[in-house]
Formats: sequence, structure tokens, C-alpha cells
Amino acid sequence: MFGIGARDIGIDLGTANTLVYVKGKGIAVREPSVVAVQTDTKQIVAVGNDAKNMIGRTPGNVVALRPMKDGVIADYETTATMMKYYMKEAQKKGVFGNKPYVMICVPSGITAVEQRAVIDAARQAGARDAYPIEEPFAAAIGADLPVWEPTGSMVVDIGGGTTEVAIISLGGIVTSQSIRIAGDEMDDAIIVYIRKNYNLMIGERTAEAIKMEIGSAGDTEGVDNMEIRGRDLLTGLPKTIEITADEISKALGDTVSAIVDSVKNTLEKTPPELAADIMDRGIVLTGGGALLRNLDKVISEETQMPVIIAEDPLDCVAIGTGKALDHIHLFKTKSRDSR
Ligand SMILES: Nc1ncnc2c1ncn2[C@@H]1O[C@H](COP(=O)(O)OP(=O)(O)OP(=O)(O)O)[C@@H](O)[C@H]1O
Repeated sequence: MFGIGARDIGIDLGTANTLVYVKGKGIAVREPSVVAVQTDTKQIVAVGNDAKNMIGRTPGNVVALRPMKDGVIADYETTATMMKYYMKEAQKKGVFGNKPYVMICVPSGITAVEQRAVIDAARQAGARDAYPIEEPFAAAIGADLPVWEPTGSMVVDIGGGTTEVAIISLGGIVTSQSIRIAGDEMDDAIIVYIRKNYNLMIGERTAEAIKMEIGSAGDTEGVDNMEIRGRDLLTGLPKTIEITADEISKALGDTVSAIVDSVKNTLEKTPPELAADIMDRGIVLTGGGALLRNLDKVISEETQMPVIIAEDPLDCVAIGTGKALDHIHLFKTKSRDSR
């Protein structure tokens, strides 16, 4: 009676953003994975965009937390509450019915206990049942790669907390690597560069804005300078400076190299037949980090392989969780086997 319905949902519980995908409807919720909490009572005062706007701007008794910083669940209780909140938001919009099946993509660094806890939280939030899916696998499905066929596909998902590199064939991950270096690390590198070179303290949100506006993995030709504001560490007063794209490219150098190395390491471990398939199809980049200017070119130069940025890289994982619902029987078997 309760088969797989048109209103089952997929959740991309990302370290930077959480997306809820409703089967037959598309993406229903897209918000930052941020929660603002009252420090004394532990009460949640805001979630998502409202909470993100509070980062670095809260009074003493409120903290804006990213409960999944660095690709792992740093704060389980808050993560579970946040996920429930987003499921309720989607439900409020009337986009899914009672008791949907839920496919959840969790950061790959997550432990079995944490995974269990997230699944339980989804059940508590009203899921009939919930199944975990590995992030690069979901990204590959979302990027329309032929994951179920006996041919090699390679996906590099560059998110906020982690970069996941995986070779996929016949519905499984053949080889993969996950490093805790991605978008957040790029923001931190910009903060450190500006502090060291200009004695100027800038916040996470400013660093992210700089990365998105003028950041580049390589060539910076045609990219304008940018005016940025922060606090002068010598005088303690607010100050505006102008920085060039070349400087930011230099600041991002180590992070970009780490991502490229991880791609190369994974390629080295790839069986030759699959490597040949990937050579034909190209390496596919997903996740918000795929949008860093010229990152595709740099990876292509370094690996001598074609590199393609997926359509809607920020949505691939969520779309993949949604599409994976069509194959939920496979995930049910897997989850039963691991119990
Ligand atoms: N245009 C852009 N240029 C560079 N980076 C970008 C751009 N747009 C988004 N990003 C970065 O992408 C990251 C978020 O990507 P995404 O939403 O795929 O991560 P996530 O799935 O939440 O994280 P994870 O995969 O680590 O769990 C952030 O670090 C953000 O700053």
C-alpha cells in the first residue's frame, strides 16, 4: 500500500548548504547549514539564511553555528534540529505528503554512529524510513553520469568542508578519496593572506565574497580589483583596502594544489579500463567549489584529461539524492545488510 511515492524526498545535508529535493517537484528548500543558538538556554533563535546573516554579528548571548563545519558533524543535536526544520519547511509548502521515504546525503567523514543518528532524526521528523547515500555517488547521479553502467565515470565534488573524488562504475564506488580541503579552506586562506599582508582582519563572509567575486585558480586576466573592508589590527579601526585578483589567486594556491593532488592520486589508483573511459568522458566537477574561476582549466592542464563543470554544480548532490529514490530498493538492501 505504501509504495515509493511521487512525493518522497532527498536531502543534501551539506556542510555549507542544505537542500531538500522533492520527487516530481524539484528543489523545495535551499538554505545555508547555519543555526543561531542562545548560549545560555541553548534555544535556537534562527536557522538558514537568517542565521547566516548573523555570523560574526551576534551579541554575546547568541552564537551562529555551522554544525557541520569541516565535513563532519561537529554538533549532532543542532544538525538533527536543523534537518527537521528544513523538512518541516518543505512540508509547510505542501510539497510532500505524510511519511515520505527520505534519501539523505551525509558528509563522507561521518561515523556510523552519527549516520545512524541522522537517520533517526529524519524518522523523528516524519520520514517513513531514511537511507544514507554517499556524497560523490549522489553528485555523479545528479550530474547525469552513467553510474549504473559498466563504464568508468569520475566525479570531483568540491563543497564547503570536503572535496570528494570518486571513480564510479556499475552502481558502486571503485576508488575514492575525501580530503577536508574545499571552499571553507579557501576562505580561511584569504583571511590569513589579508591579515599577514595588510594587518587587516576580515570575517568569513567577506572572505567568501572575495573568493566568489575575484578568486581564481590560475589566470586572472580581465578580473577587476576589489575594495574590501575590515578592522585594522594596528589601530583597531575599520579600514578599506583594494586587493587584486592576482593576490587572491596566490592566497588560494595551496588549496588548489591540494585539490589537484587529490584528483591525481585517485587517477593513479584507477584500473586502466576505467581510466580509458574517463579519458573519453572527462572528469566532471560538481559542488560550489567547481565554480571557482579557472579551476577546471588547472585540473585539465595538470591531469591532461578533459574536465567538465556539471550543469548546476551546487544542486547536483540534491538532484542525485532525488534521482536515487528511483533505485531505493538497492539502498534498502544495503542498509539492511549493514544492520
Ligand atoms: N562562484 C563561486 N566561486 C567559488 N566558490 C563558490 C562559488 N559559489 C559557491 N562557492 C563555494 O561552494 C561551497 C559550497 O558548496 P556546496 O553547497 O556544494 O557545499 P556543501 O555540499 O554544503 O558542502 P560539503 O560537500 O562539504 O558537505 C562554499 O564554500 C561556497 O563558498
